[in-house]
Amino acid sequence: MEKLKSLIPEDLLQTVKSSSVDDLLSTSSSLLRLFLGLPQFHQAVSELANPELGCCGKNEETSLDLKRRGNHCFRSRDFDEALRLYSKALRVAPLDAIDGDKSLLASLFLNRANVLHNLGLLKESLRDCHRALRIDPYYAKAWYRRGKLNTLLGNYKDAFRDITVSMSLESSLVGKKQLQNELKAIPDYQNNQTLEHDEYRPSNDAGVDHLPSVQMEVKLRCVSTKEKGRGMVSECDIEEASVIHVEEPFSVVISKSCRETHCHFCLNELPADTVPCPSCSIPVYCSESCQIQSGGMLSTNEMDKHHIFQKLPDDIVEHIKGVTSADIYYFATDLIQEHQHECRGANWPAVLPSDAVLAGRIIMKLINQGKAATDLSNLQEILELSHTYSKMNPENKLELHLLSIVLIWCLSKSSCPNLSVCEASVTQTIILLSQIKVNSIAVARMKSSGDSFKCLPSGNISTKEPIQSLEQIRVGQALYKTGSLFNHSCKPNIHLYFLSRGLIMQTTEFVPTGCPLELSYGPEVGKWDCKNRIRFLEEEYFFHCRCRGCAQINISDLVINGYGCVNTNCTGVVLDSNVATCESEKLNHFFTAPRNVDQQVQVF
Ligand SMILES: C[S@@+](CC[C@H](N)C(=O)[O-])C[C@H]1O[C@@H](n2cnc3c(N)ncnc32)[C@H](O)[C@@H]1O
Repeated sequence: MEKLKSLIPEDLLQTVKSSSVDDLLSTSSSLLRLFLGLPQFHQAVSELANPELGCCGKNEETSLDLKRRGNHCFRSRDFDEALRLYSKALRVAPLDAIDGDKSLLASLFLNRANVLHNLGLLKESLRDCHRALRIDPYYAKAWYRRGKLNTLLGNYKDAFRDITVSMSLESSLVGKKQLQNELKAIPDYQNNQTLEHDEYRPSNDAGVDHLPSVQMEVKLRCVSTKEKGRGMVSECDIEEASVIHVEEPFSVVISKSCRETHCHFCLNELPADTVPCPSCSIPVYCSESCQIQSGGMLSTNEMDKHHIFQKLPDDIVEHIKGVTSADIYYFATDLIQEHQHECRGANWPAVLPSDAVLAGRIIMKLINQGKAATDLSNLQEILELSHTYSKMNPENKLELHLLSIVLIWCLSKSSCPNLSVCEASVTQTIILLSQIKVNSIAVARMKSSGDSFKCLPSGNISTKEPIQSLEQIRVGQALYKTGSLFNHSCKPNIHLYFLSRGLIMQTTEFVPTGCPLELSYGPEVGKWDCKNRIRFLEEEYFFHCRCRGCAQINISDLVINGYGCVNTNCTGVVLDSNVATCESEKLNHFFTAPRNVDQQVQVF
């Protein structure tokens, strides 16, 4: 971006930096005309948009090298390092690469299964055997490993069938004899009633939490006020700790710092047996289900094209189909795969900031749904989100212009040739980016995972646990369409937490009918003084706070930065002059503000 900034003449730079929302068509047009005529611009963006020049695609040579290094670590019993290397190799292995007479991917999954087995991670190891067999149903060693694992896990019926399949694929007599002995070593499975199904077959929603439901009696509506714009209010009395709103995101993107530790779809912590993206080397998922929901279907194997399994008993053939079929992951969904347009190996999704990647996902979702015009001219109408472009600082305005031009260019060149690169699409993207700034929500998780504690991005803990014992991380950024209608209060009466990607809002106190339902965007009375709360909200969200916490005198605002009196019997404090000024401004506003603010009711 710095390189692009340096190409802009000073007068245009100043016009862009001081632009209001009404100037955007003209500033976008001038910048676009300038950049499209500059070879430096074309060079910079082609490095971002061209998959041939990118480093996010698959690479067979790198994968083979990582596999060799993984094998070396495995032999020297450095299982942690072998696990890391095999997972890395899986990420860059092309779907169709062959190593010897086997699919590279299948052999990497089986090698990783061996490592996981040695690390005592049996379920994870079993899942990797499954993955190897889904790619190559004739992989005798994978059936054998699966049988061993099922024996250890007490799934004797499955273990018997796995080793029977392995034996049918084994050509040498010695090998068959050994497998026969393995079969004999499986405890008598026929008497075991609990082994009717394979307990560890992955399910559709592996890793994804189910959202709770909103209490039936809770009713909310959207109202509009002059001071805060739209906001949500209760239409009935709501008890403390009631779930008032649950929502799946319109779009989400993982934080850059969590790309190696959390699932790129559900944002939960990654297990040891990560699932790579089949077409590029960036995302990793906790399960096939998350991978498909994010990036689309996996390729399917052609089951028993050589009729090798024909002679086996029916129940064994059914077992083979059950294990190797990919049907379990395919389910009807109207979800638009939000990674699909990024999945071409081009660099831009890895390089651009999260805000821009999220904007790209929103644009592509609306285009794929057939809602957005190819010049994006109806974007604002569809999204109906508030924005504060005109209040942003000059540097932010310039940044949004550059990001929009680069994003529109990259999307049109790498995945959406219909998208027109013009002043209308750039203007709408600038507005979208400014909407994301004030309306997107940081998705947070407790660092230790387990999700036993939930919290706000600002650090408001939803359980009664002491704050100091918990550490939270921002795992993603999401846009929730209704969630973004909740205004801020420094004295909030609701808090939010997340299950996977889902947002849940809950009251923290009794809320009477007609009362605004407001959460904290960060600052709260008692934790920050009034001056700092106001400054934070102006800098981060570009509004002057008009909440109940800032409209009244709070003892904590007075004492939080005050000095105690030296006399231990005196409860008085000495105030900093800034605090005194802020409090007197607040008093002035309190006395001059109109008593009855008109509320316009909107249908929600
Ligand atoms: C996430 S949106 C909330 C919904 C918004 N009011 C609307 O009409 O779409 C955040 C914006 O609401 C307004 N807002 C939220 N809380 C506010 C508060 N306490 N005081 C003043 N404005 C507030 C600001 O304009 C802020 O940029």
